[in-house]
Amino acid sequence: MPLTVKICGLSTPETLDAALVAGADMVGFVFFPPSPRHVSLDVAEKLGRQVKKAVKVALSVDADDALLANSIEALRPQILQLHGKESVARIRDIKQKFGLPVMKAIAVETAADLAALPGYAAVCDRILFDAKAPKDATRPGGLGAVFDWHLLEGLDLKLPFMVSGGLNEENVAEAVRITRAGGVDISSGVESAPGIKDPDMIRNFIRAARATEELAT
Ligand SMILES: O=C(O)c1ccccc1N[C@@H]1O[C@H](COP(=O)(O)O)[C@@H](O)[C@H]1O
Repeated sequence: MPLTVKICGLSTPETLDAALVAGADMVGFVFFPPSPRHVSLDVAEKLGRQVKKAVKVALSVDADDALLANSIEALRPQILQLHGKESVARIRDIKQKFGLPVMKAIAVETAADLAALPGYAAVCDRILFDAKAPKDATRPGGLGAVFDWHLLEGLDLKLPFMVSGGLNEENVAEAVRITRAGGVDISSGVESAPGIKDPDMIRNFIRAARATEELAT
């Protein structure tokens, strides 16, 4: 089965081009000022116009309506990635107001973190499982932290789901093998420093992810 490969936190035309040419299915743009990958509305608009076929993902963290509206107007994304503590009710509200599909990030550290899943699955279009950030972290994701993929083993989820958190070209096959995820999402693992994407690492990751495709559900 084809694997959905998402490269997140793109912020320059060159690295976006590397991801697109290498065949990324989704490209993510971060609208969260504390992140080293944050893009201004102006940059988002320019990068957004560069994307023809791939799905554009607007990532935000507990964003208010104004930030969502501005980022949507600038980027014209096909899907919203909500990476904060957005409640099920807030997601319903966002979907109704903005008319876009939602991928909700679920922060995973223990099995207890999956308890909220049925509520989110009822309203979201996709789920993204990411490692839970430490309490003192400046952002809830994009930290290169891995979670225990075995927690997702045997997961019976009717929605498409992706895995992220500390992925790289070396561990992506193992992550897909254990979780049977239909997609993978990466940011830090294709960077030479926080926020600095490396075109070679992007290409190598996409190649490694594609090599796992026969494992994906
Ligand atoms: O990339 C960021 O800076 C970011 C900021 C706030 C929330 C999420 C963020 N990124 C997402 O985090 C995961 C894991 O990234 P990594 O590969 O471990 O660095 C990924 O889904 C990114 O989309």
